[in-house]
Amino acid sequence: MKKAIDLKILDPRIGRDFPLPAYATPGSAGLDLRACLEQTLVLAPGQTVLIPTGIAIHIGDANLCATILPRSGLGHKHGIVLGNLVGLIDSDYQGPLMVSMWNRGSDSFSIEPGDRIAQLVFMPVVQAEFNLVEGFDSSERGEGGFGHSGKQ
Ligand SMILES: O=c1ccn([C@H]2C[C@H](O)[C@@H](COP(=O)(O)OP(=O)(O)OP(=O)(O)O)O2)c(=O)[nH]1
Ligand SMILES: [Mg+2]
Repeated sequence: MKKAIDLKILDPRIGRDFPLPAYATPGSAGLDLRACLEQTLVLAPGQTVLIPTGIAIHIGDANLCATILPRSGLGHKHGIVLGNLVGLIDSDYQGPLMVSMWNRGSDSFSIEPGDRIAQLVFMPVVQAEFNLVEGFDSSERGEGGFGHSGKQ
């Protein structure tokens, strides 16, 4: 499914020096976000820094959100993940898209201006209207959870 989303360029390097976020292949789910830094940033082990992406989006549809997810290569090979683990972009948010980068590894990691640091994935949202009840219809699982079914 395709959907037009309003996007504002906040940093003039986006679309000039660094490409606009784009799907790398026809089947891509994520659009890579770039670090709009003024200079190289060295992320020390354990450090978390909020990095601007140079863009703002306004989704404007309550049945849609965007998530910011780590790039698997950065996370697996370098321990560079997100300080909030996953970023959630509300449909009414109009501010700058920011990425919280956390170095959970044991080596320093350098991020250059324009580096692709995380990915943006749009997702459908269902807003719940709660129906207050005294009890639930029975289900196979019932209240079992948190590993109650074992490992095998
Ligand atoms: O990685 C992220 C996560 C969030 N946001 C923006 C968009 C989102 O709509 C807004 C608020 O995020 P969230 O609700 O997760 O944070 P909060 O701590 O609950 O802040 P608020 O009180 O503003 O809702 O911040 C980002 O730019 N990057
Ligand atoms: Mg919130």
